[in-house]
Amino acid sequence: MKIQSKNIRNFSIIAHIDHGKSTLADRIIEKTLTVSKRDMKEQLLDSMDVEREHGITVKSRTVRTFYEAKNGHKYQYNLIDTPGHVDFSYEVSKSLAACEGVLLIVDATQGVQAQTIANYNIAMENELVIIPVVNKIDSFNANIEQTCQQLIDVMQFNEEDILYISAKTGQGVDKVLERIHSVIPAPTGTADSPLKALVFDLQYDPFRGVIAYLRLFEGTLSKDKTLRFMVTQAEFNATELGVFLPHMQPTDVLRAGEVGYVVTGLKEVQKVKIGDTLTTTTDPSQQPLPGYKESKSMVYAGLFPSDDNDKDFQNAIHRLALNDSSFCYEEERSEVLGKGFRCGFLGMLHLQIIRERLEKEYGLTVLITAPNVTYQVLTKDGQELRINNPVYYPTFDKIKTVKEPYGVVTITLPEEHVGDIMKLATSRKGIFIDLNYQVNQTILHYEIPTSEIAYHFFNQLKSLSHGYATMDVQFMDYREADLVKMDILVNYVKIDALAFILHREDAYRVAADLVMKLKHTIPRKLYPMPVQVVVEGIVIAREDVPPLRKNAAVSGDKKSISKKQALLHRQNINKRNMEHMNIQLPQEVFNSILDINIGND
Ligand SMILES: Nc1nc2c(ncn2[C@@H]2O[C@H](COP(=O)(O)OP(=O)(O)OP(=O)(O)O)[C@@H](O)[C@H]2O)c(=O)[nH]1
Repeated sequence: MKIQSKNIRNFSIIAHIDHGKSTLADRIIEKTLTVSKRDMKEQLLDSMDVEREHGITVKSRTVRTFYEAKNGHKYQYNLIDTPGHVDFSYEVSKSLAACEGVLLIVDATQGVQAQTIANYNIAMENELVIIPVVNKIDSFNANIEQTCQQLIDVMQFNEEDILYISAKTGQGVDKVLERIHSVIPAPTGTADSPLKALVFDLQYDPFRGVIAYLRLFEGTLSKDKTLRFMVTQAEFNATELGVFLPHMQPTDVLRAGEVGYVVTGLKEVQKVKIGDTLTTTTDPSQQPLPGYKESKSMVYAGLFPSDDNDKDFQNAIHRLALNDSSFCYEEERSEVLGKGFRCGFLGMLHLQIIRERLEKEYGLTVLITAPNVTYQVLTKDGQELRINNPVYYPTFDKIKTVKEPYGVVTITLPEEHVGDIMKLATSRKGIFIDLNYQVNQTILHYEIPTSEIAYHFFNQLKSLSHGYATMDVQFMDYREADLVKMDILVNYVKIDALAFILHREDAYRVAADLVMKLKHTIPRKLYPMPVQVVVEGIVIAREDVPPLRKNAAVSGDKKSISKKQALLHRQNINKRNMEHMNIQLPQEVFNSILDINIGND
């Protein structure tokens, strides 16, 4: 069905986590009869296994729907459902570059939260029309007036512009559908200009190669023309074009203003990049679109295959990175774990989701080392190093200064928990910026080292506030800090994959805690194995992993010397130094580092 571009509307649904984006997308799909009643299921767009299991959106999804408005016109609505969790905000910014407007959803039972403000700011930066929508008005706990007042006070909306809905029952959703075409502008651009299409997402299909998700800003896309990605210069002839209904539906042509996909047939994933511009070779566009800012990884960790399927592991990492441009990687080699990748993530949930995707979508089991942030090290001989792997951290005698990243943390919470949360932020070396009271909601700002946020900060925030506090982090700058590298020795052998960096003042406490944990997680051998923590050449903590069975060497039994020697021989005790690389490091060992309480709270 051909719809004139003046009747197209491209918009995203944005909100804090769990405020009802996917449920509203379901209602819109239902009301526009995009999917038959038989095929309709809850959170239809959250189709990945990890999304259904965690009940969260990880990837943005696009759907083309058609809406017959009260004014008698028929509109094409291209809707993008986005994730709400702070770790996936890069997905939100990518989606917004493909839209002219957004629906900003706020849950009336919770009010304005940290991600509501963060997403509102992203929409403002993209100069989009924002429709404020208060959701869950059917709920017993809904506080509609208060939520409305927060929208007015915190984001300066006009009271008369705010819509009230229940995405669950469908109440008020008709008004949202009407508001979309009346306030969100139609896309600009003309179908007869040279093609200019933004690649806002990518997916890999083992049979069809790379599939690019596009928003056409100018021109027309059809199968008969050779196409080119303007940044990577890769050329191809499309094997299929189509739109999302929400399943992929082939079409013959896509025009300026529309959202759709192109099957490239390209098998080398390096030839395609999210944020690139697609054009034709015969009548190319002169300038590519601005694309996206690179995402900034907050935490890094080593990922290693837990068996020998190197090739599968490598392919899986490449394909996952194609689909998730905020996940970055480079090859790494560990003495103990062999070949793997050093990977960057936007946060701890992102790390967990990547691990689960590798397991579920690619059938791989993965070993993940303890995460760390990037440090800027200035050496005494004047070198400036960026260290995202503790293995490459210079020895202390070579270091002049070290800087660590800081973030501005926005926390929203009810007034009664302010004391506890301020204590938590201070214990994580947080520097207080300000505190604002808004209609029954407190907004706190702190500057905190990102290494302190990575380790359990979010969970502790949730538990101290009984689930009410929410947070958002924006990277700020690098600042000098007194940091040390902790080397961990098992049976006198330094285990590179276990090293990590922390504040000097926390070193003794963390080391004592860590050796106790490692004592119980490192698989036992026939002989006792010392576990030591070394900082700047000094052993600051030690525990012994007990032997598997009675140890002849230390046993006080009154056995004859020859019997003792025989036992010693069987237990290979004198061989133990040669065996040093045979130490097994199951995931629990790395989890011991992850589980320790880095902050003193
Ligand atoms: N009572 C009530 N519950 C709702 C309403 N809308 C959504 N919910 C419930 O709120 C929860 C979260 O809804 P989702 O639609 O998954 O929220 P989301 O914003 O897409 O979540 P993320 O994508 O993970 O950020 C689900 O249990 C929904 O059933 C509503 O209008 N009323």
